[in-house]
Amino acid sequence: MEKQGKAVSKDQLYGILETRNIEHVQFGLEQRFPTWYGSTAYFQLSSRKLGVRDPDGRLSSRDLAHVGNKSAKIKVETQLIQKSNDIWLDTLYVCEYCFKYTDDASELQQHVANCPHRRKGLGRLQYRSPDLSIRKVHGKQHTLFCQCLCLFTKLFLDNKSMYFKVDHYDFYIAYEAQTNKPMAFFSKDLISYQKNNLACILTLPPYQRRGLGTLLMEFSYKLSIREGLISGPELPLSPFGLVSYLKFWSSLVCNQFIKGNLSDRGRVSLDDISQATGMRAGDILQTLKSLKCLTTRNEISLHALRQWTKDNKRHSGTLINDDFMILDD
Ligand SMILES: CC(=O)SCCNC(=O)CCNC(=O)[C@H](O)C(C)(C)COP(=O)(O)OP(=O)(O)OC[C@H]1O[C@@H](n2cnc3c(N)ncnc32)[C@H](O)[C@@H]1OP(=O)(O)O
Repeated sequence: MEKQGKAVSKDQLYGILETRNIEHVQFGLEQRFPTWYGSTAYFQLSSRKLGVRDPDGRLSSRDLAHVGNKSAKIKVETQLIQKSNDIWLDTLYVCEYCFKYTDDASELQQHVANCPHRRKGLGRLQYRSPDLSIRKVHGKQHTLFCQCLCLFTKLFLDNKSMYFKVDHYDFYIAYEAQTNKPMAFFSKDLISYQKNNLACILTLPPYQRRGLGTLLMEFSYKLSIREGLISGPELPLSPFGLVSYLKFWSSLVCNQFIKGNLSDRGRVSLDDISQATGMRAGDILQTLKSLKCLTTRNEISLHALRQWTKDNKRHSGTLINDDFMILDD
C-alpha cells in the first residue's frame, strides 16, 4: 500500500483538478463506486502514476492494474459526475478500514485480510449506541491514517485542500457497531480562530442518506456547547453540506420554538436563538430565510415553523442519545 512521504510539492498539497481523473474506487472487497471529483494529490505529477515519494526519496508507484469490473452498487448523484476523457487511473483500490490505497487489486486483497484496523478502530471512544460508535482520533498521533482519510475525502468534496498537515486536527469517526467499518467522519481544527465546531464532514458514499451526516453535525454542536461556545461549521459549505446543514439547523430552530426554551417567549432576539441552539447568528438568519418564516415586520411566523416540522417529521427529533455519550476531556 502507498505511504505518504514528507517530501511533497506544493501542487500536490492542494491537488485541485477541474475534472475527475480517477474513474472508480474499489472500497474494500465488496463496494465499488465512481468518484465525484478529481485529485492530483494521489499522483506523481510528472508521470501521473500513483504514489508520492517516500521519506527516503524512493518512488512507490506501480503500473496501472486493471481487473474485471464489478457492477456499481452505489447510486451517486449523477449530475455531480463530470464527464472527462482525462482519466489517469481506472480504479483506485482503497482499504475500507484504514484508507491506504493501491492500484493493484491483489495487493488490496492481501492487505484487507491483515489490516490491523479491522479488529479495533483507532482513538478514544466518545459515543456508543447499539448501532454505531464515534471515536476521536488525533491527527498528530495517527498521521498516516488521517492523511489517507483526507486524500480519500477529496474525491467527494470539491473545495477540499488539506491532506498532509493533519497535526492540528481531531477526527471524529463514526464506526458501524457490527463490522467496525468507518462510515462517516468530521474533522475539527484545534486552532480555529473562528472557533468552528467542524472543519470538514464526509459520509462515505455507501452510507449516505441514512442520517449519519445529521448525527455527526448534532454531535459537533454537543461538543461546542459543552465547551461553552456558540459555533458552527467552517465556511463555505459545499452544495451537499449546505442542503444537509439547512435541514439540521431548521430542525434545531423549529424544535426550540415549538417545544423548547423559546416556546413560551413573546419576543426573541437572535442572541436568544443562539443561546438556545448553540448556532451562530449568520447561520440562524440563513436558516430563517430558508424556512420562509420571516414576516415583513421581521416577526417569526410560528405557523411556518409548525408546517416545516409537519412536512419534515423524519427531522423533528434528535439523533444523539445523551445516555450514549462517553466524553473524556
Ligand atoms: C463544512 C463542510 O465540510 S462542507 C462539506 C460537506 N461534505 C461534502 O460535501 C462531502 C460529500 N457529501 C457528503 O459526505 C454528504 O452528502 C453529507 C456529509 C453532506 C451529508 O451526509 P448524509 O449522511 O448523506 O446526510 P443525511 O443522511 O443526514 O441527510 C440529511 C439531509 O440532507 C439532505 N441531503 C443529503 N444528501 C443529499 C443529496 N445527495 N441530495 C439531496 N438532499 C440531500 C436531505 O434533506 C437529507 O435528509 P433526507 O434524507 O431525509 O431527505
